[in-house]
Amino acid sequence: MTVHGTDRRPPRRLALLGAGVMGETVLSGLVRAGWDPATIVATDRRPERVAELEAAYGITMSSNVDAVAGAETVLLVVKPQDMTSLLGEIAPALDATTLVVSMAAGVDTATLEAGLPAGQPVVRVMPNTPAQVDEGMAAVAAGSSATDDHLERVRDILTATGRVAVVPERYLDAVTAISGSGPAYLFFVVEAMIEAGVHLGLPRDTSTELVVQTMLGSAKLLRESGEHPAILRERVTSPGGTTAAALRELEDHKVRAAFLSAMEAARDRSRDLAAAAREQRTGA
Ligand SMILES: NC(=O)C1=CN([C@@H]2O[C@H](COP(=O)(O)OP(=O)(O)OC[C@H]3O[C@@H](n4cnc5c(N)ncnc54)[C@H](O)[C@@H]3O)[C@@H](O)[C@H]2O)C=CC1
Ligand SMILES: O=C(O)[C@@H]1CCC=N1
Repeated sequence: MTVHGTDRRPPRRLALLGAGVMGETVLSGLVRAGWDPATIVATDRRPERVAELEAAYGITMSSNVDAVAGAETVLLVVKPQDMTSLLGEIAPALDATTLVVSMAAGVDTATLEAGLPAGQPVVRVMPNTPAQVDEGMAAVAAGSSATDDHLERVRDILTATGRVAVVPERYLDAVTAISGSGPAYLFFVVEAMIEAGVHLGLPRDTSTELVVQTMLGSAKLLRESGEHPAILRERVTSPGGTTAAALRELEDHKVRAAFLSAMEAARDRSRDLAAAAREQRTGA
């Protein structure tokens, strides 16, 4: 650990505000990746959550204002609806050089910057929950005052738990619809297939094992082969066989179109959340 002069604060001091599902996902990933818990401070407005996380990770829990004072990086992991008031609370306590990173769906960097002192570096991130098993997919976009070094710092935090893509901010509503919400669609498909297996007479645990391993194996095959999914699907689909019979039903039920509509709805909801945050900010 490098200690500069009389400053005995450990390096990489990170304040994580909002330690719910996604906040704990990031926190646990950093601890797994070897970050010193002494360099991380977290907050949550639910006292029972504070006690749980202190016990689980050995990190220090604090108030929002105390946590951000002197922090190198502040991660905001509250719901979009809670963002405006949180920004108002922490803005006076931030150092000018502190990097503020938001993981909230929708809320754009212009809105974040408007709630913070002029020139505060801001980065917006859309992560996902497979980061809990170090298979996360996160996309990041820089605000107007963030530098390549700031993006590198965020990448360093996120690569602890998976892959990171730097994207133009205009893509982030679509990213939210695809990879941010994506795990939920896949769990939904898994759930439906397990129930179908039970309907066909399989014991539930057998059906679950078949479906989960099939999902995992198919994802691995896609990644490792680099083949287009249509090619891999064709290889499973024997002429006049069982797969063709099943896929015909999925097409008849317009499952492909339903996926398109679902993701348009998620993208639109992300835009609505952005508009609501802008309105909260301007008091409209
Ligand atoms: N859950 C997910 O899969 C993903 C969530 N996100 C984003 O992450 C953010 C958090 O989502 P979740 O973790 O799912 O929600 P959550 O409800 O589990 O966690 C939010 C936490 O923030 C705390 N909180 C609220 N206001 C606070 C304040 N002023 N100070 C301190 N703590 C406060 C709440 O007590 C709660 O524990 C959201 O903005 C969401 O859009 C992004 C990608 C994926
Ligand atoms: O459902 C949500 O709004 C959040 C953002 C992406 C995943 N969960």
